[in-house]
Amino acid sequence: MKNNILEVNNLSISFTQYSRGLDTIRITPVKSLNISIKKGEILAIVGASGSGKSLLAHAVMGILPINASIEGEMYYNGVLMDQKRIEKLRGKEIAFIPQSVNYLDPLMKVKDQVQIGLPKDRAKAVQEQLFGKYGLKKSDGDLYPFQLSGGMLRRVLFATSVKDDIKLVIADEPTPGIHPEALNAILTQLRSFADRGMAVMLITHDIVSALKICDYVTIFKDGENIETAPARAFKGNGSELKTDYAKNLWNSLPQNEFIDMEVFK
Ligand SMILES: Nc1ncnc2c1ncn2[C@@H]1O[C@H](COP(=O)(O)OP(=O)(O)OP(=O)(O)O)[C@@H](O)[C@H]1O
Repeated sequence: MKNNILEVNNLSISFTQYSRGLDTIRITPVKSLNISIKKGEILAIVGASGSGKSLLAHAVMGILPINASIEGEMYYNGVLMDQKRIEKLRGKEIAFIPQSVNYLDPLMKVKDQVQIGLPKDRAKAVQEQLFGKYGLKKSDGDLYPFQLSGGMLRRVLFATSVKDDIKLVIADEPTPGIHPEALNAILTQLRSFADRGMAVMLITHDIVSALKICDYVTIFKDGENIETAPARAFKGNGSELKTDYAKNLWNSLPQNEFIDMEVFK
């Protein structure tokens, strides 16, 4: 518990569904999940589609649908989280970078999107970050989201989500199918969040990229986390890995991809 920004203990998520009008059925896609992330750490969460990665993120953000029920405990900075507390922290100390870039307002200029919710004196500084840290050109600020490329949109999404007071960043699949230059900008940005002391939960199918920046990897299978290992366990000879799933994953990795890793970490 000590030093953990986020700790999730025995989290289960169930949904009640109606079948053929009257019968109710209950499904539990997340079962007894346990994860923790410390200040300055990146935890990569990997696992097949449907293994419960996004549901975990949504539970931490308090944005599960109304037919969901949860069991277990989530602690933020050592204090138990309930819906009321989550809502206070959401967007202020806990940032969520969603999978889809469609959450940006298509009819608002990029430079205006990044300052939503900020006082005037802070807005300018945050705009400057977009053109500094995130590497967009000044002229890009006058564009609307639908005029930007996929990689640029991702960077705007980061800038709108992660403001200075954030302590926990949850990024849900932030690098799908983007150009290597934009990919590197996003990986570098995620690493710099951690280096500035934030805790980062990185949900991804791109384990090769995640291993360039993360500290730990946890593997989800059928709603459970079956193994958590330090990133180095996937980069060496694989002997530290315990489950067949992790060993198979290690086996599938192109080990020569990690040569440039020091660029990031
Ligand atoms: N509102 C809901 N009602 C019922 N089942 C749901 C609901 N939301 C998600 N699920 C189910 O929970 C399971 C886990 O979904 P989740 O989105 O967490 O998967 P994931 O690991 O993030 O997958 P992907 O990598 O494809 O994004 C899936 O089988 C999904 O169908």
